[in-house]
Amino acid sequence: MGVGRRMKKQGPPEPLDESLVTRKRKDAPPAAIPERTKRSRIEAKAKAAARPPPAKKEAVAKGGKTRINGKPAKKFAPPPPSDDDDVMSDGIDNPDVMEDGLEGVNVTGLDALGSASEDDEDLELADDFADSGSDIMDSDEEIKKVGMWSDEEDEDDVEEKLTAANIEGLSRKLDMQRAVEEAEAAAELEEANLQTNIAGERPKILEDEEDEDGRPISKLVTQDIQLLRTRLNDTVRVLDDFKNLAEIGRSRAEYRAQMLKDLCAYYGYSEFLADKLLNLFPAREAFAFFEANETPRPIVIRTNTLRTHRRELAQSLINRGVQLEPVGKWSKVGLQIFDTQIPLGASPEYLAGHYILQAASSFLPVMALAPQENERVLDMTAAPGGKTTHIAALMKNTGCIFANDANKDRCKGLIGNIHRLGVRNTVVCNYSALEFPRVMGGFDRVLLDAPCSGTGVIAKDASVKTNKTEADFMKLPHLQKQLILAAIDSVDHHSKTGGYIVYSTCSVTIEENEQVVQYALNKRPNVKLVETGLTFGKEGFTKIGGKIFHPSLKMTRRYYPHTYNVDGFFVAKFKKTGPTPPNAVGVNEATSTAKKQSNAPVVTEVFDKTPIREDSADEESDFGGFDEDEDQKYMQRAQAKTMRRKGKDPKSAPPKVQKSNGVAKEAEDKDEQPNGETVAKKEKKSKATADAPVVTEVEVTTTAVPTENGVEVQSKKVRRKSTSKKSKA
Ligand SMILES: C[S@@+](CC[C@H](N)C(=O)[O-])C[C@H]1O[C@@H](n2cnc3c(N)ncnc32)[C@H](O)[C@@H]1O
Repeated sequence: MGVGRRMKKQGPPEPLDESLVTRKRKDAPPAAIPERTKRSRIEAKAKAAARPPPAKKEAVAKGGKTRINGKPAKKFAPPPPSDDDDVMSDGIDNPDVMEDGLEGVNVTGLDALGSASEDDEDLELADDFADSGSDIMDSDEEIKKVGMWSDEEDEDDVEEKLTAANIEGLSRKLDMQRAVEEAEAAAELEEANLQTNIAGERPKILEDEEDEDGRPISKLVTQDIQLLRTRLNDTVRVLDDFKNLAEIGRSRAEYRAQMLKDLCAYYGYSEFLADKLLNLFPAREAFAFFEANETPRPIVIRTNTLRTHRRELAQSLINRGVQLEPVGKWSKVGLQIFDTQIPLGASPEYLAGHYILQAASSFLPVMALAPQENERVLDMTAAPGGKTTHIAALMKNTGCIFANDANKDRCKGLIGNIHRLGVRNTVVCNYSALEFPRVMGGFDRVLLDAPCSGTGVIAKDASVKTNKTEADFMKLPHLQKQLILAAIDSVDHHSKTGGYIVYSTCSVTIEENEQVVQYALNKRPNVKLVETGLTFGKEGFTKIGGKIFHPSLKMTRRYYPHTYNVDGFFVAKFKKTGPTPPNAVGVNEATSTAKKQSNAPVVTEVFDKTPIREDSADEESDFGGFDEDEDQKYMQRAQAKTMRRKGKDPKSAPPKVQKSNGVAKEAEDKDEQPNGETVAKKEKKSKATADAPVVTEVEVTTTAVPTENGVEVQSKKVRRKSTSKKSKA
């Protein structure tokens, strides 16, 4: 854990491929070896022979340092920002501007990786690789006769085919793998020693002193970082084996509370967020998650298959001194960068649009969406376009993509990427996604890569540790729930090839993921969850912390830094099975544009740009439902807590409570009339009941605005209308 994660492969853990190198292959055609390669190989061999095996102590020290300081064992330059900045906190409005090269990363060697992908380009790619006569190793070749490192290949033949960079890299890679293994073994030993030290004893972890809430208080100060870590280790062990290791008379809750305090002190989280994250995992896994957030994920580029092939790109970059390797079997277009002598955001290949800097996990929603050629696709929140341009590549520039983003400045970056990558099938629009499908509907597929809290990308943006409040976890899910209904209503359920919606976030919280998906299932009986088609990922929760979700939530996928060495991510895929019922929550009426255009019988589709209905007396689920009153309760409680924390009496506060949509409760209770008078809400409600069913709409332009510290949700405008259901029908 923590050791050289930038070096580790992403995706599902793979068996060590060292063995592949020594396997024999007979049918490999003799490859012409450039002189330089031969010389380099000899040099590399000499270097490898001269290089002493990594000293165990050094490896341990590296590992230890990583673990203690929460920093990578090696000193890395900061990674260049991804073009598909999901967090938005980096403020990369112009993704064309990239940082300079990386330093100090020292491993390379192209792996022989298998093939498995969702896109057709794979075969084409395999062909190109075979024909190119290039020396670069690629996963695609597993299915080719001339593939490298397969069973029958002669070792010499294999070596002949390696470029200088690959050979040297391979050698270093093996060293690195050995070092990592040794460091891990040492860490295990360290832990085993700890256990031996206290064999037969129950570790004394909890203090006797208690705070005003009766919780034990830690006497350790933050300078006691080593002790803090030891105690975290001990607490995790106790929670793992509570019966045997807990002090008599102590409860699980006490240990958990201690762990929470220690995690906050050790990693610098607000107690609120640490608690939320701790609740997601068993103690040991939570510790691993927090630890993984301290180390950066590998730098990854996505080959733009509209302009080049992965092998060609890899060869060009290797020639420029970049050390890289295919990202993993699960992707045919990703390259993991280990070291580079050139600025990845300004190389000729970058400027020519041959690749985009993109976190590996950002590939996943697009792979799940699986757009087909000639379809109409909507990317609702598209800037800066990492996913839009991936969609365009999978569609081979056919069909039509509408790439929308509410943030005009970010749209500039989106347009920049679209041009640089040679995308020609995309229209950029600048609406609040809540306006869809009024703007346009009838799409074959919709991607909603929702604005989120960024709890999956803490390694990229550590400010998330402290700047997210309870209010954020009210407002963001509220917006996400509105957006997901708009996404569903924008899809044509009659689509011959599609009818799919993919919802994704780079957050790991339940509120932003399972609860949003559950909400969509509750409010839209015309959708169901389907398999994402992704080959790895943990199942979404169906039950957690007293919340129960529909069993189909199992089909959603969760990604964590500690399990797959990728950014934390969530992906859900829906299939739309019928039109949205006119009486569904949060809808207006509209006519599907696609239906109109295709002369097909006009089916009335419903939509609403302001989907949360005030008087939604209909079924609110126990889980995931959006309930204004319930939210009010929580927000009141949160406000009281905050006041208590500030030493104020919550009862002394005026009854002004922030609504989850940003409207003060006070303001909500009175309604502005055209003549300037205000009408009390109660009065209005009774009028509504007496007359006819009234749909009270709240129009809120809620936007997630990228700030330096992450995403801030701003609710700018509130307008209220009352419309008789009859007149709507
Ligand atoms: C996670 S980022 C999207 C990243 C993008 N999909 C990519 O792959 O490059 C979320 C985006 O949602 C946009 N956004 C926030 N609220 C929005 C709204 N109401 N309508 C449309 N876009 C919105 C933000 O401006 C931001 O660019």
